Amino acid sequence: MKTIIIATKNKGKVKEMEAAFDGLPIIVRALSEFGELPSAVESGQTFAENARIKAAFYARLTGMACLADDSGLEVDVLDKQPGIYSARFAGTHASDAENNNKLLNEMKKTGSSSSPARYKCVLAFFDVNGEILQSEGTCEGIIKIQPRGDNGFGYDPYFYVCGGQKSMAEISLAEKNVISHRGKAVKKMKKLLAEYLS
Ligand SMILES: O=P(O)(O)OP(=O)(O)OP(=O)(O)OC[C@H]1O[C@@H](n2cnc3c(O)ncnc32)[C@H](O)[C@@H]1O
Ligand SMILES: [Mg+2]
Repeated sequence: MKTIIIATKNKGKVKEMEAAFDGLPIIVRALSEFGELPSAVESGQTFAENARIKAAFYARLTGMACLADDSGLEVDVLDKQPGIYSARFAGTHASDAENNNKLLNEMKKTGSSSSPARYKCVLAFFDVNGEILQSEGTCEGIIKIQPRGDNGFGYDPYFYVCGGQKSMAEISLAEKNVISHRGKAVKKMKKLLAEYLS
């Protein structure tokens, strides 16, 4: 059995990924088990760069194989913002509520009450021997300025799927994992890890 750390400080991501590798010869551990660790500096220009930076950073800190996620929201009427800055849209340590307020204000400035948008996710696995595996996923949707639902995290109450019928915060965790950017990236990563560990 190989131990892999889900190397994220985002509890929402942990919840979505903790059962993802069931069936593989893997023991999944959370970064929070290692106490208060410093945060990786997300200095990359792409989701992929930042995912690799985080995976390598936490693998070095813990001495164990790490799987990191870098993800975000691209809104077409906002010229694909907030993108890689999704977690810090309203400032360095912004909360989900502050980022959502900023999203609403920026949408209002454009005069649009909705816009095509997508979530993107890149997963990077970094083993202590230097092996890197990477996968990605995209989920198309619509940003609407009326929030709905309490599930999920981040921008989910404003991100509508199912042809605009339901927000990502109105569907269950299991349903989100089937259609989400992260769910798709996880499915691909599971295949890569199965091959790598065979
Ligand atoms: O870097 P780590 O520690 O993994 O945690 P983080 O929250 O800072 O993660 P990112 O740097 O990858 O920023 C991603 C942001 O994009 C948004 N986001 C990503 N996936 C999302 C999802 O499934 N639902 C809602 N918002 C999401 C949300 O605001 C996240 O904070
Ligand atoms: Mg981050």
